[in-house]
Amino acid sequence: MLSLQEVSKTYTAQGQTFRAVLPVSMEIETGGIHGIIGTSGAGKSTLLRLMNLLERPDTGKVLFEGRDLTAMGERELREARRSIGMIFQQFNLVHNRTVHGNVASALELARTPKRDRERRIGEVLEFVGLQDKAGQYPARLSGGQKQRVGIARALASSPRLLLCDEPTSALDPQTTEDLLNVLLHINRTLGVTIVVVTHEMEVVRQICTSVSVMEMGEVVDTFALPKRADEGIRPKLTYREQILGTVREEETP
Ligand SMILES: Nc1ncnc2c1ncn2[C@@H]1O[C@H](COP(=O)(O)OP(=O)(O)OP(=O)(O)O)[C@@H](O)[C@H]1O
Repeated sequence: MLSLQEVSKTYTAQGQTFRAVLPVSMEIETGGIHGIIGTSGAGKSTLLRLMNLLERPDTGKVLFEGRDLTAMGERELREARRSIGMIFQQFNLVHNRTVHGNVASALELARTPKRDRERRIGEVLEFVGLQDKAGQYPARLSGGQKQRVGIARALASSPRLLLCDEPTSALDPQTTEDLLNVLLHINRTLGVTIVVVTHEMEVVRQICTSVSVMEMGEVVDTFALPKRADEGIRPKLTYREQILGTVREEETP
């Protein structure tokens, strides 16, 4: 689905150059949830942003469904990007537009015909369970609800790939659990391939089918995760179950 071929990125700031991503090659297979984990500054977010050319690589190629994004002109790239959604740690919502307006803005950017927009906005807001919040402004929403708006916006143009940059880092454990269930639901019911950048091991354990480990700009390990016994959507855990579950895990040598 997505193939990175020797992509690299160097930043220059105040006369200093910094190699954020050394040449990395990676294949993201269709249908899975691929995690990218590593410590702060390892280059995870940069690598993710190279995947949809939010950041242009200095070297290498990015192939999406066999087409070279790095060789495309602006118009062709905009077209291709409709199939690649993205969500962010700080949600990146438009504050002076309502929930409805935020999703609408994605459809405007994607140049979706006006006649199709309302139906699509209704569908995605229902999917993330926010149909009753359509008229609210982001400031009135909780963190979890804001991220759901981010997801609704990313899903609006029916992407086949969803890139997630630390999607749960700004959320409490219970809301994180809810959000991970939403991502699982997107993967399983809509068949959307997901790439998720995180520094949380638990996120990888709970939803990923494969993972790459990054250190100092390099991918140092990539492996598949065994299929979970509970293939369905995870049951919502109570605070008691989460706390006792964690304690037990830590006590086991
Ligand atoms: N626009 C930029 N200009 C200059 N340096 C940058 C820029 N973006 C990232 N960097 C640097 O590149 C390195 C990798 O950053 P990146 O955000 O990709 O790491 P990360 O693994 O996602 O870390 P974190 O988990 O803290 O977000 C860091 O040292 C960072 O300071």
